[in-house]
Amino acid sequence: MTIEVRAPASSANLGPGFDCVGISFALYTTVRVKVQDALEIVPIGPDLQDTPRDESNIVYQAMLALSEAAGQQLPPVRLEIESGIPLARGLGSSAAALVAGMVAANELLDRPLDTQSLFDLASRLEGHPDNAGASLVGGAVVATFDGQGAKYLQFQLPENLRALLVVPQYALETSKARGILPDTYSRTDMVFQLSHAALLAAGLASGNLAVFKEAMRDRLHQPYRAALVPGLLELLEGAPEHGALGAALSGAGPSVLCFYEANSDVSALKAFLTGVLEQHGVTALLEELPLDNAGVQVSLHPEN
Ligand SMILES: Nc1ncnc2c1ncn2[C@@H]1O[C@H](COP(=O)(O)OP(=O)(O)O)[C@@H](O)[C@H]1O
Ligand SMILES: N[C@@H](CCOP(=O)(O)O)C(=O)O
Repeated sequence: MTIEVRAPASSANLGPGFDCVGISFALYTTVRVKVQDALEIVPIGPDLQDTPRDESNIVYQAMLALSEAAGQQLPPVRLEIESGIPLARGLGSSAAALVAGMVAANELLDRPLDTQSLFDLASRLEGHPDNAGASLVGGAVVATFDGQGAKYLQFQLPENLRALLVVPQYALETSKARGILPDTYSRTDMVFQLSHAALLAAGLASGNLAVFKEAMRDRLHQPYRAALVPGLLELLEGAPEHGALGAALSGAGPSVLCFYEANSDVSALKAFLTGVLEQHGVTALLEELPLDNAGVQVSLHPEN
């Protein structure tokens, strides 16, 4: 029997929802787990060739964390890992890897953890609930997290919402992009942040796309991370003037997320984004990525 688990990519923050708002995308990390006599970890494809083939692999670490939380022993397994999510681009590859590992172990051990416990564990492993939560339950997630447990609401993304992602060729580790943030903020900036995050959550939940341009503005991380992402502020300011509903750094970057309305013409937006990237000497892919409303998926293959 092989257990196959597919966890989607995610975009965290959406501007002001730092560490608390995330959505998921139809790009996937897939893991396949089969019990055998000794542990074997098999990363597949060029993107994963530098990832560990021993117990330190984060997918396996997530499996161990799940078995520990469940109070059960994990049997030795063959673990295959494939990632369609580019690493360290702000698209939640690490969250998807953790979620896939955790859910595969949960399945192997006959589902000792329910969805809330999986959400809590994913948030602890990733350190924040935004992209781990979106990868687990799909759609849009708004969450609080106290370091142990999360309170969250999941809802389906508005039907007429579409996403265009700017995915640069260069990588940016999340730890580096978190290290650049200040420790304190002014009350003025906090009021700005709270009001925009609240408007963003209300806009997502109600499907009112008209507020996104204003609601996706942020003062907590994007102005600081701009030092690590050439052209970021120009992209964010200019995208809504060229047809985007709103734009934000995707997670910790360097990808940029632009929302647009279904059936709208994005050629002017693409031309604008390409022009800014060229000015800054950045090579990037522009990808219209379908949104994912389902979250992690498990399939069982008894014949294998
Ligand atoms: N499928 C995977 N298997 C093993 N390690 C992975 C996998 N996906 C991500 N990682 C690890 O996570 C790192 C990227 O995480 P991070 O810096 O948080 O960026 P992001 O999650 O935005 O892609 C990679 O450099 C790699 O060490
Ligand atoms: N809220 C986190 C999200 C990191 O997402 P990632 O996809 O870049 O790992 C942050 O902004 O640091």
